[in-house]
Amino acid sequence: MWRRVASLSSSISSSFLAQTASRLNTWESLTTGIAQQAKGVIAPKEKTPFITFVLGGPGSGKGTQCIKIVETFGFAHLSAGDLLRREIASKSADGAMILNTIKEGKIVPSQVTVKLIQKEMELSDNHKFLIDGFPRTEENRVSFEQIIGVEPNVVLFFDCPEEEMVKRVLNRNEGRVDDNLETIKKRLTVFQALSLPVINYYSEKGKLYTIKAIGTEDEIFEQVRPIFAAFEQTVG
Ligand SMILES: Nc1ncnc2c1ncn2[C@@H]1O[C@H](COP(=O)(O)OP(=O)(O)O)[C@@H](O)[C@H]1O
Ligand SMILES: Nc1ccn([C@H]2C[C@H](O)[C@@H](COP(=O)(O)OP(=O)(O)O)O2)c(=O)n1
Ligand SMILES: [Mg+2]
Repeated sequence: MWRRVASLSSSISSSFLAQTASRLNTWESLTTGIAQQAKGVIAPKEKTPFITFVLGGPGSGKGTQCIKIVETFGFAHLSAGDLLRREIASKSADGAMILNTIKEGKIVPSQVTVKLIQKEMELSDNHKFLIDGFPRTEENRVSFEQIIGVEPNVVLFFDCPEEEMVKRVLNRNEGRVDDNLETIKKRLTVFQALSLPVINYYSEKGKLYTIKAIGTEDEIFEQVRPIFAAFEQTVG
């Protein structure tokens, strides 16, 4: 668990420590672990984190394939959509705004989503993360880099024809407020306009793995498996 250490050096004033701790984000605590540990501010995790962003249009099969990756490769699955739906269900201060945004097929302000992801990462004992449905915009991407302070190791893109995505979403049957034709049409427009640039960004960085997301779930997973198998030795 990435947590701030309670016992702090008495030789350093508490206001200085409070300022320092607030400036340090979780990732810095990890990547500069030794330096921070010497200051006694933050406890680092033992292993270097491995981050996978899982991208694709609505209904492209991201969540379905994430379950298989978790089972086979032991990642922690953080679904941005699930975290936002949990906020709605918990009737938090942002709940109503999030609900309206999702119904409209729009994207929740990045600050809100990144904070939820950050909290989950801090609470996790795992060092391998699948971040599903994020980043969906350039603003999401930049906000993650600024707040968490790292870039992904791998970006998966589930490339699926629109017709198939619409069919799947309308058959999803999970009682979601956004699984209707009106919202899905808006979501597809948002995907084209705001999410494709993020996918192109990672393609140019050489981090993108494109999966042809048609066929059975098992057939699709056979395209996913070798990507993670190749990293298994180094990731642990
Ligand atoms: N390869 C597939 N073929 C047909 N249906 C699928 C396939 N993969 C997932 N589904 C179904 O399509 C719907 C959307 O899948 P989901 O994993 O929720 O996609 P996403 O998270 O990308 O929106 C779900 O009902 C799921 O069971
Ligand atoms: N990064 C994100 C992820 C999801 N959301 C909101 C807007 C999305 O339409 C909904 C649902 O996202 P989710 O990833 O669960 O959707 P799909 O699994 O792709 O159908 O949540 C967001 O605002 N920002
Ligand atoms: Mg999903």
